[in-house]
Amino acid sequence: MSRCLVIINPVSGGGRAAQYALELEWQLSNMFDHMEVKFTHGAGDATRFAVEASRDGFDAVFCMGGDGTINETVNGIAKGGGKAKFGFVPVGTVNDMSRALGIPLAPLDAIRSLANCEIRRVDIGRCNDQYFCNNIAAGVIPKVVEEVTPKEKQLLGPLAYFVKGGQALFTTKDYTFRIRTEDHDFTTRSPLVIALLTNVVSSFEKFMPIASVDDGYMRIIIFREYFIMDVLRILPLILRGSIYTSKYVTILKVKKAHIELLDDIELPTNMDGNKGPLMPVDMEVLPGFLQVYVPKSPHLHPLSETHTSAKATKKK
Ligand SMILES: Nc1ncnc2c1ncn2[C@@H]1O[C@H](COP(=O)(O)OP(=O)(O)OP(=O)(O)O)[C@@H](O)[C@H]1O
Repeated sequence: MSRCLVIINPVSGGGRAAQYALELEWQLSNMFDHMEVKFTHGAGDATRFAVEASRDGFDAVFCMGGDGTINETVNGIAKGGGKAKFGFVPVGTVNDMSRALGIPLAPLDAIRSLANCEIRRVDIGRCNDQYFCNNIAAGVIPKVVEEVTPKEKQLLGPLAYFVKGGQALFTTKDYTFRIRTEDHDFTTRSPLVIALLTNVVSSFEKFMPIASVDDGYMRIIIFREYFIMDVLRILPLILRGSIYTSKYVTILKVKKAHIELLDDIELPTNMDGNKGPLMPVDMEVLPGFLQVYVPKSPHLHPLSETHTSAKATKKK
């Protein structure tokens, strides 16, 4: 008997999730013999629910929420042994994972796409004792982005992050990082360091066009120290998809990295849009760890090489 758990964050995306719950339940009832639905009440619930379901042998865990809920659910699947397959419906503000995986951004379309889906094996990353699907970022921008309020998100959508991030760029400062990877060990000053598994950051789908969710690598992106006027040059490069070849960043393509902060301050990281671990961080890619339901023939990045594996579990 196939079983799935559905985790719904009722506050994601300004509370939009509840209105799609019935549609999602109906869709999943066509795919699984048994389904349970759980609503989160606060931070940590999605992880706890997903751990319990994974350990209990559920075939799949779905969630409906933003990138924060996705991160929590994936943490639960990984901590619960990693066998349960993962599916999600994006109702957040930014929805980087939908963009990276070609899952429709409109919740109803994402739900309906489950009728014609397949399983794709996707890399995730381990960072200290947690897991991430998209990125870990350290610097001024991640710090202020965390301060975006639900009200601002509701009013401005992804623009809320953009406005806060923009403000941060004008007050930005550099930190001293020591970065160690398989091939490097150096100290550098930078306002922003990002460890990225996919092509997307903060809804910029062309941020790292050479990366894909299943290439087995993460990119460490180290922004160089810049003058305030450089901001006006950096933004068009990000929008055009050519920041990664510009003089403003150093990119390391790695499987493991250890990053520590040499300044005598506490610098929190941001992990998939949630508050992440404090520095130092020890990271590694877990290639193909997560089995994700994605639409058949998704809009893959043209440079992506692989995307398919087993068929989705269907009720017989
Ligand atoms: N019932 C709840 N009430 C308040 N917060 C909750 C509840 N359930 C979960 N949370 C917290 O909500 C946080 C944000 O969720 P999520 O990122 O999924 O949505 P979002 O903030 O709307 O989207 P985005 O990250 O794209 O802006 C999560 O970190 C989670 O811990």
